[in-house]
Amino acid sequence: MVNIVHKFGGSSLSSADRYHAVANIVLANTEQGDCVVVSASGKTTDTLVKLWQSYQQQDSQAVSDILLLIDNNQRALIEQLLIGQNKQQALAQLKDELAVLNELISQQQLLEAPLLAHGEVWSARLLAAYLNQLGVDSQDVDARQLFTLNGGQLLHQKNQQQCSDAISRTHINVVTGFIAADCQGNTVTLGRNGSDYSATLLASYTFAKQVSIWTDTQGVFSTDPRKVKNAVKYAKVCREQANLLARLGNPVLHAKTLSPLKDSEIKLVVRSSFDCDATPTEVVKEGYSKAKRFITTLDNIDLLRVDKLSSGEVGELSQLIQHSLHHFTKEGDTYLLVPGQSTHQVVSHLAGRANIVESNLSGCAVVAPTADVSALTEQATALLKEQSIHPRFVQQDDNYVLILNDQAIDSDVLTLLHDKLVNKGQELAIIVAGLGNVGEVFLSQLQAQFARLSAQYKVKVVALLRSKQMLFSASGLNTETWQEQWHNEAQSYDKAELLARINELDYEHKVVIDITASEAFSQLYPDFVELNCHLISANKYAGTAANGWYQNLRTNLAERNLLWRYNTSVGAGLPINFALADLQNSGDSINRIEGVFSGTLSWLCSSYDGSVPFSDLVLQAQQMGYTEPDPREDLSGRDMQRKLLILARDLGLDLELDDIALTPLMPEQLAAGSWQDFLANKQLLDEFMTEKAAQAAAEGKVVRYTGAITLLDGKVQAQVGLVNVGKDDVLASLKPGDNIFVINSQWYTDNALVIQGPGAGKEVTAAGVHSDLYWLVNNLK
Ligand SMILES: NC(=O)C1=CN([C@@H]2O[C@H](COP(=O)(O)OP(=O)(O)OC[C@H]3O[C@@H](n4cnc5c(N)ncnc54)[C@H](O)[C@@H]3O)[C@@H](O)[C@H]2O)C=CC1
Ligand SMILES: N[C@@H](CC=O)C(=O)O
Repeated sequence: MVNIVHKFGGSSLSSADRYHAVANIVLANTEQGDCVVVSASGKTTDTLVKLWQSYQQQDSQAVSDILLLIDNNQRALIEQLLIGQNKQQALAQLKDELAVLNELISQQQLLEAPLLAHGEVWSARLLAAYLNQLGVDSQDVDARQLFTLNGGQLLHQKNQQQCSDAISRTHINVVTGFIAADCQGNTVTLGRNGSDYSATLLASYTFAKQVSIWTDTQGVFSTDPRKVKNAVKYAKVCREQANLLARLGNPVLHAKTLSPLKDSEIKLVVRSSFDCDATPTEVVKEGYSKAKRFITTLDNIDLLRVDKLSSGEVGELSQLIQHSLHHFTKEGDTYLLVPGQSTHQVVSHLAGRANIVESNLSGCAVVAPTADVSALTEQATALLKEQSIHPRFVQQDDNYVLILNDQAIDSDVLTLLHDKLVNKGQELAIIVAGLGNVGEVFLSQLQAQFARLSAQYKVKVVALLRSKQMLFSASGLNTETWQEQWHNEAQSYDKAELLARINELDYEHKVVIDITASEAFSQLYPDFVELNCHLISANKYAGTAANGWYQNLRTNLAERNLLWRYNTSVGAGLPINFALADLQNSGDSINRIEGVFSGTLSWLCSSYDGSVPFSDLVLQAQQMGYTEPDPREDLSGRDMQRKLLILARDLGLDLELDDIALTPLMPEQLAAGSWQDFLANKQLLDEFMTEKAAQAAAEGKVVRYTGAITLLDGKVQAQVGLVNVGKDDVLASLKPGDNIFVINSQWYTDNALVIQGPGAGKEVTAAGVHSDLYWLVNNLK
């Protein structure tokens, strides 16, 4: 059994460099016994078609010019790719074949199909030879030995046997696309896009697990990405929709290509040979992917009304004109959509049964889930009318609406339609990790946010995670009753299972919202990015990880157009990240940020007057949900150090955590050991604070915990620690729990820009996470 059948089109093999790229893909993605189906390289088939036309017109000058061009192109490829004996042998073989062609031309015995077959034969032979030269055991296989047709019908049993005989289990089989043989052994072709069809046929005859169509687009998009910048690439499309799209103008897959896969388990993926890392589109069986929204455009279309048209006849006509055809019934009449250039052929084939109802129409089709079609029909016709495009013919069916008119849909109108009809229907899956102080409030606030978020996308919470258990529902959880569901259905999970479940999610966008305080969870971010998840973090660990790891994460996010928001990791709900980004985007340069960046330390220092032991206040702060799970993360200054590093990196500085000097607000002995150990020795903390407060009081001052980063003459200085401030200092009268950010910049020199307000607390922090989510939803592409 073959594992995978790969198929490379002409553009993937258009130059020696492209052959190198294809060979690398083969090396990385194939096993012995796999098949690689190839088209003719670059424009070779077009050139061979021109040769055939010139031959028929008896234009001998054109014939010899074209032969020379073919000779030059093929030679150049051989010379750039092969060496030594291999090269000599390939050049000699090419010379012989061109001599035979010349001979056939001069004897007026040239035939079209065997002439066109040369393109694929040359590609297969060259790629196999090149792979052998690279040390990969490969053989080229002429598909005329594999596929036999009788009167245009494939002989399935015979073909299955021929494939089993000719496909080697110990080599990579490089197979010619597009061509087959009739029962007499004459060459026949499989028509336009025949190589894709060859690949799916071969997969069905060899019981392959997968067909990979490597092409010059990255997969199946919601609309033509060359015309609409924010066209969405879908990770999964079901076969029924792919088939409908093929008939309604989407050129990525043709109905014929999909036909051999009907009723099989074979997986079909469409991926880019120019960008192998891009996530492919998987075309899956019904029920394995939800229906999506698409818009296709059609040009130069004739609408025919046909008497008694059977589906079998539509297949024959498609074969005749080498184009996927769409037909439908409206008010008892059967209609056929035909490309203008083929109307004559179709009308004469139907011998008096076809009338042209409308000719030279353009338009669009919106393919969508059944439940959406009526509303989309109304919206689409209204939008087109606003653009002065008046529909001449509208056909609404269960899963699409076709709107035909006189004017072509240009890319501006298509972009408008796409924004209003496709983008609005997209879904965002939310994975919430961390259901502690902030996480629970986030979920309770979410209910009120749904309407606002849904103005852009359909938003669903699909997973809730605690450190050991998760609740996962791909179709969405009820966020009002999640506690009860958690109680009954939450299950233990591991990393592999979590990633596998996220990978299976069939949503246009996914976001992981990290409201844990877990370093281990933050280390999964690269895996989430790999699975095309956006990120929102209240957790500070990723933002303060080693700089190399952090920069890598940022690069990977950018490469995939993924967003990362972490507004609450500094200043809870205060808009500090927005302010810094805004200043920098407006051309300002920031040279100092100082202040108090810890809600816990602000509350502790401002509340402490000696009447209550300091350690009791720490426990109160913990109770109020201000502290980190282990409050020593706050007392050590580490939490504030992390916040300063996040700010520094937002200013574009490549700092590490330890580049920020730190003095803790607790004695060193308390740092080690468990939280219980800390509690057992808490009087050490009380003594420490009593002493610090007494020293400050002796100077007429109070104790505060502050941080600052200064950029001066290209040098950076950053520290967090204890300071004694005068009683009339703004920091002395800071409200307990408030943070303050004092920003000095080129524009805010004498009078600093000050942002002040609660820097911790579950409500404000959860609201800050919502602010990030709302921003994200409005900035998704
Ligand atoms: N509490 C506050 O005022 C603020 C908190 N933050 C940050 O928000 C995050 C959450 O804070 P809190 O809710 O106060 O903490 P918390 O300790 O109350 O809740 C953390 C939750 O994360 C879960 N968790 C831990 N490890 C996990 C893992 N590996 N996978 C999934 N879940 C895991 C825990 O089970 C717990 O439900 C922290 O990173 C904190 O620094 C940020 C700004 C303010
Ligand atoms: N423990 C932190 C919570 C917010 O990041 C703080 O007190 O500031």
